[in-house]
Amino acid sequence: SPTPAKSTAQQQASLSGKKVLIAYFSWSGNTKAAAEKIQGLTGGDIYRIEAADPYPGEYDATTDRAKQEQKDNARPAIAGKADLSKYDVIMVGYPIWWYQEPMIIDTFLESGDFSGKTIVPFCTSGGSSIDKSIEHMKTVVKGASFAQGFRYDGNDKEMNQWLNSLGLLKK
Ligand SMILES: Cc1cc2nc3c(=O)[nH]c(=O)nc-3n(C[C@H](O)[C@H](O)[C@H](O)COP(=O)(O)O)c2cc1C
Repeated sequence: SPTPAKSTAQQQASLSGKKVLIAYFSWSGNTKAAAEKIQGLTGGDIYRIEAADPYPGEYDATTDRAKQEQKDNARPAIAGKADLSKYDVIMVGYPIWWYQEPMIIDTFLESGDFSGKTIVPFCTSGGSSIDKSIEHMKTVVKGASFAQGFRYDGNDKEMNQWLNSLGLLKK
């Protein structure tokens, strides 16, 4: 007889006790705040992804650059490099830019060895969902599995429930 599919709960319980890195990019601070809350709740390590050529301070100039980078399928360089080797779970946080992840997130996903690791996406946005970004990131990163993603809109209770469902709340 066929093996029953694992329940969502069984799959998600597997992240409990794993070593967690929270890697995030943030232009105006919202995703930074979300990442810091997640750090407090999970006890993971935190790493800020920063552009080697920083984005402008002005909104219009930043949206123009972001749009062009997406059109070009660019991989903007990252300042520095994270050591992913000691982590099993990489939480990847970003603002939604033009309906998907900023291209620098794709640079990050191509800059290290994610094989055998679990990526847990989270975002902030003005209203756009996280779904399109996750579909796109799955085409970029090789050999990793993706856990349930989350869009943080200021609802701490939902954030708590999401982390709890993944087994990531610190004991
Ligand atoms: C370049 C750019 C593009 C954006 N595109 C979108 C978008 O497509 N959909 C959306 O809901 N919000 C969009 N926003 C709003 C941001 O996703 C939102 O303000 C987010 O919380 C910013 O996160 P941060 O403070 O970590 O940079 C955009 C903002 C910028 C600067």
